Amino acid sequence: MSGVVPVAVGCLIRNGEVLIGQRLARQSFAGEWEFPGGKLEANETPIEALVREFKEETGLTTSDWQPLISYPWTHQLPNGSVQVQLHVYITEQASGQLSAPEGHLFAWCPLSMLDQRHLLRANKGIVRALQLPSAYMITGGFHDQQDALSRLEEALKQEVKLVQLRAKHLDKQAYIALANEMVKHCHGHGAKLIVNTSVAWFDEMPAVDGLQLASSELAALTHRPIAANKWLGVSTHNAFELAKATELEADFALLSPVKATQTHPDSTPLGWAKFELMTQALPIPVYALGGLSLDDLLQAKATGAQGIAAINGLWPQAI
Ligand SMILES: Nc1nc2c([nH]c(=O)n2[C@@H]2O[C@H](COP(=O)(O)OP(=O)(O)OP(=O)(O)O)[C@@H](O)[C@H]2O)c(=O)[nH]1
Repeated sequence: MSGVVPVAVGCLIRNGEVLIGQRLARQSFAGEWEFPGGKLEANETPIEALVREFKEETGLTTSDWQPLISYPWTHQLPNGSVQVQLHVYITEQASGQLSAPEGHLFAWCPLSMLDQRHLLRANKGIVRALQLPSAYMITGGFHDQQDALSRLEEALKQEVKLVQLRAKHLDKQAYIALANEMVKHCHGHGAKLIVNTSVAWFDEMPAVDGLQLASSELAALTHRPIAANKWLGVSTHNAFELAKATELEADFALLSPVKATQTHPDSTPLGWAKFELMTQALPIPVYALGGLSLDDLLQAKATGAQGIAAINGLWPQAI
């Protein structure tokens, strides 16, 4: 087959769990798990295809589908390769009784357990897009450890669910001590802590949830530097670094600066059009960063971003 095959993929959420189905014996990748959906028929939009596929595969009538992520993927099959464009949507709206007219096995899977299921490899970007929140807070200025923890608590009370500890002025001992305290607060609120440090320090903070890799560290790496059960975020500023993030099997990327920002006054802002162009073919979620706040969230999502990342826009200024 030649050309790119457009595919609609649907994530139906119910009580924090997503519906997954097992691929049939007659299909490629038989036995692996996926989200219901399928190839678009002639003249169908992705949403029309989803409504039809859900009815056919699950018996459910679905509505209110919202875009989650979209990316190309090349599947290697015994008789050659197939390139698909995955148009992924999410909804909580379904009526009717779950059934299996085509013989699929279905399961409701908590989002945090998706990594334990044998899902199609192509679906890792979908899984991360489901698990990651729409706001990623990066720590800004603080006076001492107690002040940092007070500001963090304030942010966690405002429902921040993903935190990056960025504290370039701290030495190794002080940084690790703060990270070890912060992670307890984050976990107490159901949030995750990502550390912005060198790879060398990462192993000394076993409780933290992931590593944010600086763009300056990318050139030296040829493979993913941390275990698969931790999240790897990669900071990028151009197409080359974004491609490197994919090569390193990052879980998500940051692309900056989208707007002018006080923290990096000499950088030229990309703007939303360029952000969209640079990220649309990436198989991982990308946060927009640089001069942004929650007021920019709708614009970010409309541009295909996972959401916004921010220091000034999210880190509490004074307690
Ligand atoms: N339904 C669905 N398809 C997916 C997902 N992820 C993903 O890469 N795909 C790919 O998108 C295509 C969907 O095609 P389909 O469901 O209409 O047909 P199929 O799997 O029987 O086709 P195939 O066996 O020829 O691959 C397949 O190539 C499938 O591997 C997913 O989560 N759900």
